[in-house]
Amino acid sequence: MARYLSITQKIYLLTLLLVVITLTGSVAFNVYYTWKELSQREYELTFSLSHLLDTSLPEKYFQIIEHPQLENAEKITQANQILQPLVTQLLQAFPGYGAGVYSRKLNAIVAFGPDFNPKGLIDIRPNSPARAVYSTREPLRYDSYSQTRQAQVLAIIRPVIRDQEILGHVWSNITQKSFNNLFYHKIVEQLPLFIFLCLFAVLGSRLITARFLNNLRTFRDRIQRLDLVKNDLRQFSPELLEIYEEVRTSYERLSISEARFRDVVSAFDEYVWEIDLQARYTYLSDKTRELIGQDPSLLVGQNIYERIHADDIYKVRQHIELGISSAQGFRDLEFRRIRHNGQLGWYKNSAVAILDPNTHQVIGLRGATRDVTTNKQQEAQIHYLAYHDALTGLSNRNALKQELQKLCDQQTYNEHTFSLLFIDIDRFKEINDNFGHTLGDKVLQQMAETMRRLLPVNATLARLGGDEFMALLPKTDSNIAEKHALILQKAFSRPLIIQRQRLHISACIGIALAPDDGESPDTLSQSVDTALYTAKVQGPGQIRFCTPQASQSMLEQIRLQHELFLAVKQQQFSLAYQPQLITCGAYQGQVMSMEVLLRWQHPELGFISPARFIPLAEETRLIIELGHWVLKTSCHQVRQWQLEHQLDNLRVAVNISSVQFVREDFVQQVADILEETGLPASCLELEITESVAMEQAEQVSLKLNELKRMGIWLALDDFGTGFSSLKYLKIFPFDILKIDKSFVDGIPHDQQDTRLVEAMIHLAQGQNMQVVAEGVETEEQIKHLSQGGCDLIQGYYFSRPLPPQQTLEFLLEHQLACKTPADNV
Ligand SMILES: Nc1nc2c(ncn2[C@@H]2O[C@@H]3COP(=O)(O)O[C@H]4[C@@H](O)[C@H](n5cnc6c(=O)[nH]c(N)nc65)O[C@@H]4COP(=O)(O)O[C@H]3[C@H]2O)c(=O)[nH]1
Repeated sequence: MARYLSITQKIYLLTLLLVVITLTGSVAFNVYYTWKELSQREYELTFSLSHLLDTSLPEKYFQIIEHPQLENAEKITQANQILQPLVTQLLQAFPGYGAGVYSRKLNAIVAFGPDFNPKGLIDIRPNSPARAVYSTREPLRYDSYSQTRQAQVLAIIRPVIRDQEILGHVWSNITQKSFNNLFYHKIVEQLPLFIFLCLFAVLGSRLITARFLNNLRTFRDRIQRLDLVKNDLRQFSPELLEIYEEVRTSYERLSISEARFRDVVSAFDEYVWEIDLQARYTYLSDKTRELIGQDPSLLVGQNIYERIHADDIYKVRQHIELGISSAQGFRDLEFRRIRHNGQLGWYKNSAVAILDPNTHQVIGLRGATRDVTTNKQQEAQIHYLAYHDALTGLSNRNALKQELQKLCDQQTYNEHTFSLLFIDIDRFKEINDNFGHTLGDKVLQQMAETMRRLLPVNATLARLGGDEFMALLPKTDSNIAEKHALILQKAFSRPLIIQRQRLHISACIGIALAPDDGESPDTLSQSVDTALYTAKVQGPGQIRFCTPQASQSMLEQIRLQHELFLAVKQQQFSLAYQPQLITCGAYQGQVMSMEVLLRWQHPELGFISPARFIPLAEETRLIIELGHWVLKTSCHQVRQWQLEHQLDNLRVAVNISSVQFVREDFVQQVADILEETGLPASCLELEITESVAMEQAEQVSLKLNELKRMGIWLALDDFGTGFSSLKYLKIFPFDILKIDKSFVDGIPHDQQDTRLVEAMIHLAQGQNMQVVAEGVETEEQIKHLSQGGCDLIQGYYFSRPLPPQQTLEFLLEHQLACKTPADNV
């Protein structure tokens, strides 16, 4: 219980106890002393009384006793008559006392009081202790039973000695009861004094205690203020001085340590807090104001869970409870807290348990909290960047991969299927290169927005890079997947108007379904690749599922790629030449030039069209080697014919792929070949498609100008099929414009094509360029083209591409026109 009392209560109780002990002691002592004093007084009185009685015994008494003639009985009667009044008188002066006279000679008590009874004149008992006085001759004191008073008495027995003879004895006594009464009255008389003393002691102790406590309080206050000087302490005590010195030293140490702690706390980016077992703040450092925008003193007493984001409360509660129960605290607990200004902040917390120094029980937690909002935002930003495409804001390849993996893992195929749509914009490269990357980006953004708007909300739409998009549609079968693809296709068919340009964009879509086309991300990706590939092969704006046939053609493609490598190694290629004839004028019908075309005769697969393998060769960059071979072989061949058959001005047109052209050493390669083969530059024509021209216009321009300076003819191939043919005519130094077969095909029945071709010829003439129409198959076409002013005709009508020997024969049959780039037709 003592543990539950305050120090003040303890001091009160102790003082009271001391008072009670003191009082009890003093009362006991007083009682004892009173009793002792009383018994001494009674002894003295009794002694005096017996002495008085002894000395008062008259001479006559002794005469009676010694009277020779008197009978003993008569002696007793007469002695009594003499002594009894004496005894009675004496006892009246000493109320409460008894006294008596015993004659030894008469062997009788001859007088006694206070209650004399004549019948009581009796012998003294043989065993009475009073008889002892005869042998000691001294007064005796004893406490015994009195024969005469029939009670317990305190008595003095005194021998009556006359002439050395012991004649008997006298006694005086007081009954025990009378003594007790006297004692009792004495005590009662002292009672007011006792009470007074008690009150005085209690009040005194109360005053002393109060003064002591007051001093203690003053001492404490002054210790707290540490403004005591040694002189002050004299009024307390040396012990207190010692305590004070210790306290002051400790306090100074504590102050230094606290200042250090405060400095550390304010130097770090954390605010420090303490909570009790009910998770209420008991302390918060000043930094709290800065980090959560609230006055720390207002937070003390508040529950830590207040203002924590609802989603995080459970986690925080778990950490705090476990931290307390395990006495281990916790580390790196992150939660969101609503700041005073209403904004949400992220905070990272670590805490240790606070132990009671005496019981070593956990009484709370002490922790530090750091504002990690910026880190979290950066993390979120990094996460966003890691999983989103910066241009369109759609998911990126990583995010799609994860989502695909998730769906594959969750898949219960009997219940759900999902589909993958692979969307690839047709001829996006041309748009991009033609109108610039800014517009290209806008196209991608608008297409992305269209898809995001049209696809279901649970779909994951990602941009994989470039113009490739992929959509993951959960819980869709083939019908639904196709429906979504058609919706997208329809939306794409509407022209896009960007930067005042009206663009007709289409996209191919490949579809793969899980689990039919694959059960893992890899197999599904392969399937949807195949589906898209099949769609692409079919032409722009196509939608295709992944079918066994599609897979087959993909496989074929892969095999072809392999075969192409072998073919280059084993030199399975040859060249064919297709003549270009003059349409009008003096040289009409004569060969002006020849386009060299690559031929691949596979030992098993037979003839493989360049339209099939050239894109593959470009993809694998084998075209660099192949193209070099074509250029060198054809230059060599033509130079041979020139020398052997005086075909001095025979010109050869070589197709140049963009992969070849962009190489830094391309111009040098051409120069080397010309030098090696001896073919004059004026007998070489390089056919370059728009796609070549579109790459880095400045460098292209530099290269073209250099080639042109060398005297090489430059032809813009497939004119009209791209987006910006016209622009290229203006900015690049082309000598020849080749009208694509797709326009020639329409002559003369398709009015639009016919007009377009006429316009192209007109345009080329305006630029002082030769015009070559390719793919000419009919006389009607020739008629129209020659009437329109087309300079050269190439096509089956005159000749298919021919192997070298037949080409030579054709050349020798048709007279060769002698022209140079300088004097154009
Ligand atoms: N139906 C029809 N076709 C006609 C007619 N006249 C010519 N052709 C075909 O049209 C193509 C003309 O070549 P291109 O436009 O440069 O188109 C070429 C060219 O872009 C590319 N190519 C061919 N050889 C090479 C080469 O050595 N290097 C590069 N980079 N590409 C080449 O392959 C494409 C296809 O070449 P080919 O299959 O040889 O097809 C040739 C030729 O055989 C006609 O009246 N009717």
